[in-house]
Amino acid sequence: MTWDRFKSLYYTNARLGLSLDISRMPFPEDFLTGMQPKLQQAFADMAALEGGAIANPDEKRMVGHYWLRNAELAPTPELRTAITDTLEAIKVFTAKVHKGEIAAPAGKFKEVLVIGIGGSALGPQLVSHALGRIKGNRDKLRVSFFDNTDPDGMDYVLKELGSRLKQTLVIVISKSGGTAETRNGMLETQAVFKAAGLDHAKQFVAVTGEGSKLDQVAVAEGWLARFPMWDWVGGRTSELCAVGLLPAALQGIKIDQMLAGAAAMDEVTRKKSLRDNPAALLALMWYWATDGKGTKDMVVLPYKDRFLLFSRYLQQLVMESLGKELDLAGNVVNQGIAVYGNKGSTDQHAYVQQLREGVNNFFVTFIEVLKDRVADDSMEVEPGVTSGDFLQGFFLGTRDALSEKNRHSITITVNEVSPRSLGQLIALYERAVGLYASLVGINAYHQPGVEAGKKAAGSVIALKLKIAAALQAAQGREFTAETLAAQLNQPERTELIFKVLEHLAANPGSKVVKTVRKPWSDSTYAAKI
Ligand SMILES: O=P(O)(O)OC[C@H]1O[C@H](O)[C@H](O)[C@@H](O)[C@@H]1O
Repeated sequence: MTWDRFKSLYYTNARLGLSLDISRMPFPEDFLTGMQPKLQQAFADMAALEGGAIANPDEKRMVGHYWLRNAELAPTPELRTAITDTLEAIKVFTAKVHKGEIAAPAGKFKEVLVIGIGGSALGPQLVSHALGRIKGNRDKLRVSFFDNTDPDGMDYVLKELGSRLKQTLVIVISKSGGTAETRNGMLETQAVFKAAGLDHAKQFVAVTGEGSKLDQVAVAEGWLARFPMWDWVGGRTSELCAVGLLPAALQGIKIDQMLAGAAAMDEVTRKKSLRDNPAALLALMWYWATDGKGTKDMVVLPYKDRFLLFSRYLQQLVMESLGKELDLAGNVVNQGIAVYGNKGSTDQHAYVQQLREGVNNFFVTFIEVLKDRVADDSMEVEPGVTSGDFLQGFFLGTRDALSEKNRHSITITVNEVSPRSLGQLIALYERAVGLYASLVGINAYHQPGVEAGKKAAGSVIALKLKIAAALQAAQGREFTAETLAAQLNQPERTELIFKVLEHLAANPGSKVVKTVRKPWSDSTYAAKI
């Protein structure tokens, strides 16, 4: 790890306020040049994508997230207008909410509840956490989230909102408009509004594809507003369309600066010369570290509390984009790179032990933020030393400790946490993921593997209904999982039936009672009558 190697490989861009250090990835000298042909092809694929090609062939869709921060790039005037009009509509709506010109019947909106999942929650959550109360400013509205169909999770958030529910703006976000978890969160919230005597339509907003199920509900019920989500923006790259911009703007975050940061990064990551393109450098490092096959995991360690959710956000962006069974030619490749991490130095007191001494199946990406806090000065926690000095000390120390043990790392340094720097980081990783996908020949923009679990869940729900009906019809007769499976003529699903029965018996509302017997598999279940 010589200074010379560092000097020769360090990428730094004063205009962006961002640097990238790949010197602790000990790739051989000829690696970068050897990758040039593949990289140039990746650039060509990227240029075609930005030009409006069908870059997502399976779904026959364009991939347009780069247009969101520079509408001029969109391939048709209609798309350009859609982007600029939506941005304007978000700003107008937000300004009116802030002024109280758009308000709940009970008064000014004070809270925002975002209901969404996956790409319709992770970006908004990252941004809300990273940029809330920034520079000491108070948020204009407080934002909370439903990002699951966990009833207790919803109760927790609703309890927090308490009587402020009457001044809560609810944003239901779903690109497809048919995601079950989001629909359930919406229905539960509507029920709570109803119970409180509130008209939900006056406080609900939808962000969804035009004509989707959610859109139809919003239209039929006359919701307060609707914002579009387009088929050419993927869920995991939707932070900079209405999905992410609307909640962020309402919170009081400067969305123009996020967009400007992303646009500036986009410009840089379009450069065809590798040394001037941090996304290309990143993608090549992933390729080298993982043999282009995902053989090592990506540990993302930001040394900044506000970036805590970045690794969670990247988990979807990287793993849903790159985790693919087939390549573009249809060969089975089982690609992907696993991503995990929280933040330093906190993680040093958790799993860094294994990183240093355990199985060497990862590479780390450190994210360093130079500016410690809003105030210029910090108190000294030891003579001449601040808490921020310690944060940097732990980062540099851990990095060295890992290097010593042949654990490789990349470091990204930004000047500060700001809408601009976060916009840049999002754009940097979006581009790196796209380039990497080309390097390994896969479609980064579909997610065929997600459907199997959804379908299976649907069949479990259908089974649950059959089980409940069978118990009811039997009027209190006791069944074991096995006898019920026989009764339903589905012996091959006995395990599933057992799991559903256990869940029913644990929830008194289902009116199923369990009698514990020995062995446990002789326990019985019956409808309570
Ligand atoms: O926005 P939605 O259509 O509700 O989708 C939410 C999420 O669910 C899906 O299962 C996809 O795998 C994700 O890419 C998506 O972000």
